Amino acid sequence: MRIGLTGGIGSGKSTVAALLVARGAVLVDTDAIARAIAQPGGAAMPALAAAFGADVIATDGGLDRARMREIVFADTGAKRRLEAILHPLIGAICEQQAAAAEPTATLVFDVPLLVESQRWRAIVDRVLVVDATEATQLRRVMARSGWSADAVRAVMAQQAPRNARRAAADAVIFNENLSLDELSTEVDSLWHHWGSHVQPG
Ligand SMILES: CC(C)(COP(=O)(O)OP(=O)(O)OC[C@H]1O[C@@H](n2cnc3c(N)ncnc32)[C@H](O)[C@@H]1O)[C@@H](O)C(=O)NCCC(=O)NCCS
Ligand SMILES: Nc1ncnc2c1ncn2[C@@H]1O[C@H](COP(=O)(O)OP(=O)(O)OP(=O)(O)O)[C@@H](O)[C@H]1O
Repeated sequence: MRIGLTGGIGSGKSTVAALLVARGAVLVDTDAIARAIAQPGGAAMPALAAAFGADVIATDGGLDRARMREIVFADTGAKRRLEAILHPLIGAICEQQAAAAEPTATLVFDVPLLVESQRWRAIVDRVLVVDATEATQLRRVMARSGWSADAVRAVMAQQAPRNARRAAADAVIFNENLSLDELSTEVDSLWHHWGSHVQPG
């Protein structure tokens, strides 16, 4: 089974992904792939340098992520140019990672933009949305990443609204006022519910 895991920034996708992996799922993490291809020598670096210039290249030759974030979340055209470079590369690596997994594995694709992209909806069997209020998203990302409130808001403004994401969901985990233990219990019940429908390959 292929689960598409999505949610707004700071909703708790990575935390839920880790809980699913602890139960035996195989994770394909698009944020991690995006980071890997924009490291020094990464597959995306020549195209990023050509499209955005030296301004976005860090001293080690990798992508200056904070600079790129400032640029793309203030300019929709720049965001589209970045995505046009990264998404085909990310998609190809996702396919390689999925093909390398055991045929019977439950694959979890952690995709922040799943609802925004027609392509992803067709690739997964189920959509799992991790939801949280905007206030909680803001608080978590500021605490986790040290970003300003404006920086988090700029990203949230470019993502699908919560109701659009929930409307696309086969299941929603409302990760609000939940301890990590309670979140783990939610993931358990979903894992058993969906697991009982999995056909052995
Ligand atoms: C803009 C970049 C350089 C900022 O890097 P930074 O390390 O500061 O943030 P990070 O990658 O950890 O992303 C944090 C969160 O921002 C959100 N986000 C990232 N890219 C996008 C995007 N294109 N549109 C909307 N939200 C996004 C996601 O919720 C993500 O989890 C980076 O996010 C990036 O390369 N984005 C483009 C790739 C992409 O679209 N990734 C989404 C997976 S398909
Ligand atoms: N139920 C919870 N209780 C306490 N902290 C939580 C809970 N869920 C998530 N967090 C914390 O909130 C922060 C954001 O969670 P996480 O990184 O899983 O979100 P994300 O959706 O993957 O974010 P991003 O879109 O930025 O990748 C992390 O520091 C995480 O440990």
